[in-house]
Amino acid sequence: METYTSIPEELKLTVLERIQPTEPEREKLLAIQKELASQVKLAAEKLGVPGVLVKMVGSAARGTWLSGTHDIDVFISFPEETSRKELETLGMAVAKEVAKHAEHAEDRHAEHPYLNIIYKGFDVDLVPCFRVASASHIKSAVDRTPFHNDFVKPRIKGHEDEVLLLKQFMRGGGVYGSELKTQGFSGYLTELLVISYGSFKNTIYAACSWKPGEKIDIMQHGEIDHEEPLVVIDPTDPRRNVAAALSLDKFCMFIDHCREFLKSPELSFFFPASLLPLEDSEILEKLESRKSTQLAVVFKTPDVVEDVLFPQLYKMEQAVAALLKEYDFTVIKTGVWSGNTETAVMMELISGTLPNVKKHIGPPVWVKVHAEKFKEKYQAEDGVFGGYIENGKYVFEIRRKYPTAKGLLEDRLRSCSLGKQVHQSINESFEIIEDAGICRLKDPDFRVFLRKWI
Ligand SMILES: Nc1ccn([C@@H]2O[C@H](COP(=O)(O)OP(=O)(O)OP(=O)(O)O)[C@@H](O)[C@H]2O)c(=O)n1
Ligand SMILES: [Mg+2]
Repeated sequence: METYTSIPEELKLTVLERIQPTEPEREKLLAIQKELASQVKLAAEKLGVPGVLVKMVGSAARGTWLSGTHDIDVFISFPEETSRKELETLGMAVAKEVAKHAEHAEDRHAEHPYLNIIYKGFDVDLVPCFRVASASHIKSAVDRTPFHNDFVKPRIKGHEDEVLLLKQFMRGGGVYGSELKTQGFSGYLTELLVISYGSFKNTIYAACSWKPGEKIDIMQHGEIDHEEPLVVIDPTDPRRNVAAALSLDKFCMFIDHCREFLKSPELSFFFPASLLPLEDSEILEKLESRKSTQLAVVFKTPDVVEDVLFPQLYKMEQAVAALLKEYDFTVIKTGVWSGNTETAVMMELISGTLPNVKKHIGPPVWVKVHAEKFKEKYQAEDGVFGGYIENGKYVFEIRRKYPTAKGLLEDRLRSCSLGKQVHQSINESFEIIEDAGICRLKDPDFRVFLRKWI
């Protein structure tokens, strides 16, 4: 058994002081939730929509929100027999009626449409859903959420602080958030970990020994096949893995964060010092010392939500790496950064240039027909440097088509398999910048990204 330092009570208190919602904050949030609930009821009455019930869900309804975050999830539920079409039209009509009292409203789309509004400074999701009998009978993915609430709320009562600590600790480790950009831990998952292990501390201790394939099945629903690194069977729906969105790297980053924290439990694991943007001179110095090649494909940020954009960027990252590899470039790593106006897919290569000569190995000389054809073809080719026999095979030193990675990308990037909006943006225009050229990107957020990159 490995021994770890214990977590000082004082440290937990210091963290909690900063993340626990204050009493006035709680009262305000509660008041706004009540107000929204009556707005929904009034709207339904006004529009003559029967059978509508309102339910507050998410961390705001469970007392597990981090102080300062202002989001409220309002579920507007309709009887199960409502048709999907009706749910969408009536649900959105009710939501839009409520939005008349809001500062701002925006249509959003998950599996079906919902409305995001800013109401008295709070970020509110108004989500229409079906009122089904159980979470295993859902008609739409969001129908589970009210069941999550019913499961978590009574079990987390009195342990809310443990959830707050864990959420903040995950934030500090860069692993909190189940959006496709982060692929980390969701709020609900954090709550289930605390319910399962009993506390923040126990979760940290347990995670130090996690391995991919770790299973947590609070209600003992029994074995169900899931491939993901962490499998947390949803207590309200045995078919679902609550940790399905968690990537292997975020799973491992969390394990690492826990182990390091227990070696020296400090505040910085919850609140890491913010990284300063790199200055031009620092960039140049680092590039000089690395002696690799930096390439950035820069293009206009497509106007889509992050959950649509990031999967496309991750796909592009893969496609670009495969293309470079196919043409003999050695990729050290790839990454993506996206800002409000510009997006960059980054690559670090061992070298961005290759010699003009490329060794092309043909068939063994004794495979007569193939060998003769091969020889004829390459002998006649323009720019061939020479030919010889090596290990019984014809070898020709031919001219490399793309001696620079930049040239390769300029020529071939558009024909890579890319997601729709990224492809559109790339087709409009893109730029490839190299090495010191990345100093052209001034966005402070990019400069912070660079600090980890180089
Ligand atoms: N990938 C997701 C996202 C959300 N939900 C459900 O929708 C609720 C609200 O989602 P969200 O606001 O993202 O999470 P919170 O639990 O409220 O956590 P946070 O404190 O980060 O807002 C969650 O509690 C959960 O029941 C879910 O099941 N799966
Ligand atoms: Mg929330």
